Amino acid sequence: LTGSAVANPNPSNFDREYLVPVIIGAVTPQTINMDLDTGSSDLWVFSNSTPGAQATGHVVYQPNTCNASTCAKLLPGETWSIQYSDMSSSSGIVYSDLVTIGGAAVSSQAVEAAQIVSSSFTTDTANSGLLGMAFSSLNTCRPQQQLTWFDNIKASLAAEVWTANLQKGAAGTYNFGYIDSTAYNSNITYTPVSTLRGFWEFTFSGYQLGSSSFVTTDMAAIADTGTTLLLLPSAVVESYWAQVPSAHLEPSLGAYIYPCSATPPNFTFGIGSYRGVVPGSYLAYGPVSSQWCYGGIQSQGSSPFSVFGDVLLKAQFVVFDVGNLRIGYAAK
Ligand SMILES: CC[C@H](C)[C@H](NC(=O)C[C@H](O)[C@H](CC1CCCCC1)NC(=O)CCNC(=O)[C@H](Cc1ccccc1)NC(=O)N1CCC(N)CC1)C(=O)NCc1cnc(C)nc1N
Repeated sequence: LTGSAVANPNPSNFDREYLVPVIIGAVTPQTINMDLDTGSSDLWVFSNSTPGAQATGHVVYQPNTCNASTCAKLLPGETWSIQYSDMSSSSGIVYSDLVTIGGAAVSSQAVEAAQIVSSSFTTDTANSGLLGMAFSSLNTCRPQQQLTWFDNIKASLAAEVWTANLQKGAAGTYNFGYIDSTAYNSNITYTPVSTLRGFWEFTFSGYQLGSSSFVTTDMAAIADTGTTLLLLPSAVVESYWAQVPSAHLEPSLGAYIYPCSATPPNFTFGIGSYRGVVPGSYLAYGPVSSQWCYGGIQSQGSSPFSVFGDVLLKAQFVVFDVGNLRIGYAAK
């Protein structure tokens, strides 16, 4: 078994997130556009349990709890509640239902129906749910923690692996169960993943800012499709933006902005001897005013790891190798 699904960038805001069509339900299938998120492990959707005012503009999951074995089933007493690093949150109840992504189906997937969503979810009408693809240890369902869609399907797949091939301003692909050797143009460099914190966490071997020399130093990072930007230690971020005249940390935003007339320098990361290059044009996030633009590289703050978010991931072919607990990067 393999699967392949399109990854659509949210068109209205600078690839802020990438959405995947997910089909939920057997008796009355519904296609729901969801944000595939390697930074969390809950599969949750707007639903008929979400108050109308919070669900306006969203596709809502309507579980068909009929009597046949193929119907949705409420999991009695199960609830979930999640907080994200951008301060958004959601919570609700849990059904078991058929969930198909790119042709690959899980018959009894925990589908978490939202009863409450915070305001930033309501306003992001392109996104009607999150598809958690971190490790199941982070799933918030209680009293019985639930498995991610990938953990449920992996034994049926040709290989316990999936890949992300995100594009800048264009549709990309998530493939499940196989590696498309035509999708990248070099060898894949793998490095071990630590699941201790439940994320796709790995060590990178250093970085290069623009045309400066490569800085060799082991650093911790997570690969997070659910974070838009590339978050690095504040000292590195300061050095990076020092290369762009007039770029500065804007206190009111808590973020670096730079003159839109400038093109930011490239960012290169190391994995062993592999060098992954993020073109400067990928690090131009978007305008905050007529002349100032929001930087694609920002501080990781007090986080103990950097966050390789979409601005970096879209420049690479990324292999999430669950079977071997490793992550792979290749140029494309
Ligand atoms: C089971 C929880 C689960 C593991 C959870 N995982 C995450 O938060 C990471 C996950 O990938 C989630 C998934 C999101 C959630 C919101 C909807 C879209 C998907 N990612 C995030 O929270 C970061 C998403 N937000 C973003 O990436 C936004 C998008 C944006 C871009 C440009 C301009 C403005 C906004 N970026 C920012 O907020 N930034 C701009 C501001 C800058 N100073 C930092 C970066 C977690 O760590 N929670 C712990 C947690 C709780 N509370 C807090 C406060 N921090 C936490 N880390």
